[in-house]
Amino acid sequence: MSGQLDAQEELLERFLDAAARGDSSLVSSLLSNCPSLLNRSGHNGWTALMFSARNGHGEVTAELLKRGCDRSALNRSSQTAFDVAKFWATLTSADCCLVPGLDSGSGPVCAGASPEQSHHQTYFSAEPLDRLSAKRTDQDWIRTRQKDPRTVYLLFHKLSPMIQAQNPNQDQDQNHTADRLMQFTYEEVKDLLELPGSELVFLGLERTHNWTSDRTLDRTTDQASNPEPRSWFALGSDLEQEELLKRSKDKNCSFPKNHHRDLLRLSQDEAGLVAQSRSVLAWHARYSFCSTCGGRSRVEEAGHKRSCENTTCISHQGVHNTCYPRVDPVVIMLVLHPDQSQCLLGRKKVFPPGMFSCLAGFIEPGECVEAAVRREVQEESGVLVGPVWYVCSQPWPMPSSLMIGCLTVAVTTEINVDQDEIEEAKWFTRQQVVDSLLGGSQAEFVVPPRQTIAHQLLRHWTGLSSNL
Ligand SMILES: NC(=O)C1=CN([C@@H]2O[C@H](COP(=O)(O)OP(=O)(O)OC[C@H]3O[C@@H](n4cnc5c(N)ncnc54)[C@H](OP(=O)(O)O)[C@@H]3O)[C@@H](O)[C@H]2O)C=CC1
Ligand SMILES: [Mg+2]
Ligand SMILES: [Mg+2]
Ligand SMILES: [Mg+2]
Ligand SMILES: [Zn+2]
Repeated sequence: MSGQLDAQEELLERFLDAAARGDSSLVSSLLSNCPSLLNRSGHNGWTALMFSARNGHGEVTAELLKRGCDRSALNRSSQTAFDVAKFWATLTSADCCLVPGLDSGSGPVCAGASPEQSHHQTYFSAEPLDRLSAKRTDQDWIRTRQKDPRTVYLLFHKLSPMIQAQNPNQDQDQNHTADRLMQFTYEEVKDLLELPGSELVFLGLERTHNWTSDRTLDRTTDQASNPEPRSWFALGSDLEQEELLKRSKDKNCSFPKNHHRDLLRLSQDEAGLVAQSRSVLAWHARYSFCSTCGGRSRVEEAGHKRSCENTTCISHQGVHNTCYPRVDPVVIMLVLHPDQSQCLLGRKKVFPPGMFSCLAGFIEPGECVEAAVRREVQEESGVLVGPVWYVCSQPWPMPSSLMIGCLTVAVTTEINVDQDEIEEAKWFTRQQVVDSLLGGSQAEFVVPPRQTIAHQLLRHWTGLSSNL
């Protein structure tokens, strides 16, 4: 028995060694004889993909991915193969597909993106459509697109998109188990377009590469006769929910109520569409009158502008930011201890039990990102910070924040919490963060969901650490 075990361990060692050396023919033949080697790990939880990525062997990496190996596997330092490649700067263009959660080669998110772009792809930030902002003023073109039978309408009720729920017990990392946005045609919604209280927003045109929604096949067969890509619109209606739900033949449809939870269950592409739609529709709902003179305003530019109907209003002169949808910048920062082995996290009263997250706050007028980071950290925790580095950003459509994710290093360590905003703030060790990211039952705290930029900042920090 032990001889058999030794033989298996020896085989695993040969396999991992072949991946580390970039011997793609040996990797292939070992896998053909023993497919179960694919996701097995050796010392410190390192898989073949991690070894291959560590040494920049694009051919082996491609072979392992082709055979469906797990890109999101973590080693004992909580690093994916992508983190490892990033740390050792061995990332090649072939490694774009190492990014966990991306559908290799098929989705707009991955296709054509450089590793650097993919690296910081946050939930809600996918851009599956070409927004074509220059076309928004071309009313004839927009009207033609509206009536095109292939045009897709997403239906919103009180800023909630109609979705088709999938089995919540299934693994949400897989695109095919994500909740789906319901898609409607012009014929199915044209009566709503005429009703007062409806808002229509042109979202854009599909890009020419693959679209990962359930209508992919329709579109492919369609394309020979219809070379122009399909247009997408968001339609907000204030009719009763039941009235709108009747339009769907699918019984499983609903308008989610808990946006902070339910809107995190979409695919990357659909989350990007919701971010754009929801922010613009929320602006229409809250800014229906001119905020300069209080007069009536008129929707223009295919739902992307509101102009005051009062011709003498000063909002018609000079540069005015009242006519366009607003975006509120927010800094969110992972504060590192001066010895860089711990980080500072806080919890708000409204967080689920045990959850701690990065500190965050709205940027104030006349303030730069660095100053906002220093001020918010000091206000909320009493800690003073020095240098600030930008990491990545995330649109957060609740209703229209832009989260600007940063790392910063503290120059003081004593915590003095502002109880109005934060219930508790604590220093956590890197190991505690790794344990929480791994989701073990012994974890000291609960990390925010992987769709949040707070989660990504924590993962970024553990990936940067040199425990490799
Ligand atoms: N994606 C992610 O990972 C995370 C996202 N966030 C989001 O970041 C945003 C900001 O974080 P938060 O800690 O609340 O910010 P702050 O620390 O700045 O505190 C928010 C409070 O400041 C006041 N305030 C000041 N300026 C504004 C403004 N322009 N818009 C709204 N309120 C303002 C409000 O007070 P009052 O209500 O009394 O008027 C508000 O409750 C939130 O929308 C939150 O949802 C936060 C953490 C993680
Ligand atoms: Mg604050
Ligand atoms: Mg805050
Ligand atoms: Mg604030
Ligand atoms: Zn006005």
